[in-house]
Amino acid sequence: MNGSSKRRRQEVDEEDEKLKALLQSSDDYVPYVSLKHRQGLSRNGKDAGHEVEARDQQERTDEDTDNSGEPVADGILKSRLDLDAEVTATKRSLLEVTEEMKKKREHMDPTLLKLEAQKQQEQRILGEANQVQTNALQSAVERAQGVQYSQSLKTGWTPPSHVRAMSKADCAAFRKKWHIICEGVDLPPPIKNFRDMKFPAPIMEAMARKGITKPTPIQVQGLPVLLSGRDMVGIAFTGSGKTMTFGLPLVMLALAEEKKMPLEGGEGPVGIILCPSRELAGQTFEVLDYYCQALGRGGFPRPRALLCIGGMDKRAQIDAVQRQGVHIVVATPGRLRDLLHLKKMSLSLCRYFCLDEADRMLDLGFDEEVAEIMNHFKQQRQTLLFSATMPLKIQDFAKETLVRPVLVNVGRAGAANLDVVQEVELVKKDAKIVYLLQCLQKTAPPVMIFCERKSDVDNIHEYLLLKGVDAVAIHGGKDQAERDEAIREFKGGVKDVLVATDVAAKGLDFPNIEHVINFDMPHEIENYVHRIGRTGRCGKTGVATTFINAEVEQSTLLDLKHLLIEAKQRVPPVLEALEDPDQDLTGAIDGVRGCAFCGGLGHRITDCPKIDKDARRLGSGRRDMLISSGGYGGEY
Ligand SMILES: Nc1ncnc2c1ncn2[C@@H]1O[C@H](COP(=O)(O)OP(=O)(O)OP(=O)(O)O)[C@@H](O)[C@H]1O
Repeated sequence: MNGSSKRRRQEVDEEDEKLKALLQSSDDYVPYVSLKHRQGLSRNGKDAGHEVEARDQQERTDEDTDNSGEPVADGILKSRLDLDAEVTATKRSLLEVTEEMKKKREHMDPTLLKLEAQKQQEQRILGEANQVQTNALQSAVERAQGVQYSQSLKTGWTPPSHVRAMSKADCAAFRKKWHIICEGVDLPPPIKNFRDMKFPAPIMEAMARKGITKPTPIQVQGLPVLLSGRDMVGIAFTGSGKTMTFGLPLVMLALAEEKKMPLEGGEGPVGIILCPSRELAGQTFEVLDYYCQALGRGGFPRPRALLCIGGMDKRAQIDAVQRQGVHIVVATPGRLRDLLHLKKMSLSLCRYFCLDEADRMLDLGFDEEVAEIMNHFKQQRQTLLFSATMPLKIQDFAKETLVRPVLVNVGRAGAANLDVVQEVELVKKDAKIVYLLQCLQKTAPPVMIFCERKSDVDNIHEYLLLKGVDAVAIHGGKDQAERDEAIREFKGGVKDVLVATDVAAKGLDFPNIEHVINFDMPHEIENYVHRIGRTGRCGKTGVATTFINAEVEQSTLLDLKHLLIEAKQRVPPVLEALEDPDQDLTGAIDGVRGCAFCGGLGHRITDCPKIDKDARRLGSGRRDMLISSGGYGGEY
């Protein structure tokens, strides 16, 4: 356990002791009521009221901090404040009120008291964390003018009449059958086939050519929501078809705009998709461009899509906009922000804004870049957040910021894909590289190997080449041409093994990966979920092997253990034997399982290592943190 986790644990224990002491001592304890306070109560006048408030304020400040300057148990603080409030409200003596409260507490189970204290502490931490959360999804003008949109955007799309005729109960039953959780007001109905979603024939044919004939659950509900113009938070496991869910409605919007009034040079985009890595942006661009081309070939106006990422020729990107205008921009935040600053692109027509891997995009480091992009919006837009992992703090933030948002959730946010067999092996640090060769024999290629450090990627790559393995490698330190070539060769089946940092963990869709090897366990469990999600995609199965040893932090191992249990995977003895300090708190408290901040199931927010890390980063200044996180203006 790290230093601040210990401190929090100590706080919870101290809190319990103080609570017990308070309950035990109140038999013979007659609380002191100051003369001023009594006069204040008896006079009941305005000035006296102020005095009481001032005294309360002083007590609150005193009680808020213990000797270490740290906040103490909110539970105790609350009970004292409640006490004062009760005395003031009911005009009963302090002794009477204390007696009554004591009686109530005596009947409470100690576990419940602990849970109550935990709940209050969690709410406080989450509240503080949310204050640091950015205003990344509003423009500065909207914030300054207090602009609040109350209506969703209109698109002109409606479901066919037999779908509209479905009752709310029919829709609910349907969602239940498909394991779709859907929250929000006026929920659009789920639609079980692409035909009823009214996609034009060339798009249907293009999908069929890729073997896409029936929508996946996130598409069944997500596509009608987005085609209706609604803001949405989309959560579904890795490889479940999220790209088409947010991509196709944008192609349809682009088509509608082009039909209404063709774009001219310098105009557009009408929609943006932001991605955390250049490789993911490239892949998403290819998917959208494929459907745009299909429309063109099928006799429809062809929407124009542009890939806008760092490491590519900026001039060519500017020319594409200036020449004919572009409908769709798929971008990493750094390059898009540059073009907007240079006034080479404008968001005055843009009304569709999607963050893919949204939790990552709203994380420290990216959030400021996203916020800068938002400042260029001139009008309301449809906002979409998509990811397989979406901690509660982001969901809460989205609910507050988006306009009449619909949350579509398939499986628990942050759950591992059940089509992946997860194997965890204890491998000593020095034995890892040799064992890696053996591990590669587990399945046929293609195989992906993930490491935290770029230097490890380089070392493993070199070692595998020496051993005659056809391997390529990517990380943020390689130039774009090398990165592109590695991806092309691996995707095309020319190379058997790709060694990578987390730059390749999120969203990349390589066909038929058989095996993912985690040479080390990532610090954040979300990254583990994304890494192993490169296999077992869209109904296929795969294997993931993860090396662990004494170097891995206990809270990360506990998260892993609970993730394995949830996915009904074998838990190795070394994880089984782990002492679980939060065992009695790992169930849901107020409906929240695990950590509300990072989504890990093995700890509560009170022990979250990511909060500590973020706090340290904020302490050292956001700019420093951005620079040390690797350049590229925020992208990997
Ligand atoms: N309805 C469908 N039927 C069959 N295959 C599909 C369908 N929808 C998408 N696919 C395919 O499934 C694969 C995974 O889709 P996609 O990359 O969109 O997953 P994802 O949910 O975005 O995953 P990740 O969380 O890793 O980003 C792609 O190859 C895609 O073409």
